[in-house]
Amino acid sequence: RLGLTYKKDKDFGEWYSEVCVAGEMIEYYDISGCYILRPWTMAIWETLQAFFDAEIKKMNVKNVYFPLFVTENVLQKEKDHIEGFAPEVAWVTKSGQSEMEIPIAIRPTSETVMYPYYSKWIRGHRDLPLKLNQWCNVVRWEFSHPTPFIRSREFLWQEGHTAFATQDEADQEVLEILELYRRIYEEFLAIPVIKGKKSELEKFAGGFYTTSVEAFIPNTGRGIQGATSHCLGQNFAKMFEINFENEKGEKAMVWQNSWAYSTRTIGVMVMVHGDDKGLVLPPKVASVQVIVIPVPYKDADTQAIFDACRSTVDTLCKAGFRAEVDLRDNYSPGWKYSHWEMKGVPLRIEIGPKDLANKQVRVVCRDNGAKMDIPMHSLVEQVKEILSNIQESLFNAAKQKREACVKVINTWDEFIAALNNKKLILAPWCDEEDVEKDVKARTKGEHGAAKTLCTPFDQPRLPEGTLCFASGKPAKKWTYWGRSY
Ligand SMILES: O=C1CCCN[C@@H]1CCCn1cnc2ccccc2c1=O
Repeated sequence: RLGLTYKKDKDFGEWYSEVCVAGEMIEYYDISGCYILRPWTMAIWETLQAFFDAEIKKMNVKNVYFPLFVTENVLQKEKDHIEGFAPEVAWVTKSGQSEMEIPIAIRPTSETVMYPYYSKWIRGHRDLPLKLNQWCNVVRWEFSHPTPFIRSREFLWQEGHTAFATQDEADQEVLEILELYRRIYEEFLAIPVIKGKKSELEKFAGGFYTTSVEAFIPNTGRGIQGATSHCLGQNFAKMFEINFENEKGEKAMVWQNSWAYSTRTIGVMVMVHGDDKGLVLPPKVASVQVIVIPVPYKDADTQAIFDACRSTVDTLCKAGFRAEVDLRDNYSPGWKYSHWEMKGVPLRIEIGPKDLANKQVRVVCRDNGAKMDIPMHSLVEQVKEILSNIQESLFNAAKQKREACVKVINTWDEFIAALNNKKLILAPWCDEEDVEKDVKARTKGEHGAAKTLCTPFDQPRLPEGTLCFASGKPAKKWTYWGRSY
């Protein structure tokens, strides 16, 4: 069948997994929580990777590759790093028929894999800063219901691990990387995100502080962590004895950061932009930006139409666009329209006998369905303009939708009402961890508890005397709260 069975606004969960499969992004695999990433996905991943890799190379970050496997004693090295995560660690216990003496873990993240070697490689201040990154997969054997891209037992990511002589250098890099994550979401995926700091309860337990970019899914009213950039302080330096002799000849511990984004980015894109006709790809990441479809007519000159389609694709490719032609003779134009709409191709060009005669093409935009006739002689400039407008309007539409979901509240009752209305809640908070835990406890339920998402760097004015919505104590900051993935 061609269309989707499920509607986005009616059965979001079913719609999401159907559109990921029908759009040929993934294929389900016979192990729960594992998915096959098909070319339509990998092309997007590679576009984001190309951008981020080039940017971190400008920051003198070097790519490496560390082993997938971690020994138990090394993994257990840091209690509060692993505590809470331990159930998610996957272990190799056998090879062939024989049990292994010591089981070996598959990396869920690579701090414990890498840092013993940071300790070995970093001796003096001239060895700093050490800035390494790896593009790899990680495994976390989660049990909460798996969701393609969003929550999978194996996923692709990059993990950056840097070491500095001073806290200032680390603090600065944390924000530089966070800005790259904002760009990935806002400039490539056309998704608005909020930059902020995680609470003590939500941060990476092994670290010093965590910053993140937070996205929001209006259909479910859930926040989603888009990417994280942690300052680890000297915690791991202490654990793994990563010391150096500073310029005064004193022994000092390094200051470290670690930062990551993953294939989760692609799931957020599907959720935010997809509609009931299928995927909607932002032009910046679409592996096919323009699909050209011939509309032959019974007695019209089909060959001339096909030639016009081919030359249109050539012209667009030479101008730097990612354009393809669908000349398959076993599918009707109508079938092809639905197929490429399902795959979310931003722009369709139809060429029929009338278009040929008038030396024009019919252009159809995937995001809003707009149709235009464009003279062939100005095709390149107009396609450039249209694709740029699509990228911008996708972002603006998502931003408006997200803004409409934000609810500023001051009291507990307003908080609960907003939560039940699937809102992204901005509330004045006393910044006390017990209060945060209490909110979690009081909002426990079938849809999951409310939690802090981040304290935005961009703080609205906090009037003197404003009280915390949950504790009634003097509020210290505005914080985003909500249910989350
Ligand atoms: O986010 C990042 C950025 C990249 C490097 N790692 C940090 C922190 C990872 C936190 N984490 C997340 N899941 C885990 C699962 C099992 C064991 C350990 C962990 C674990 O340490």
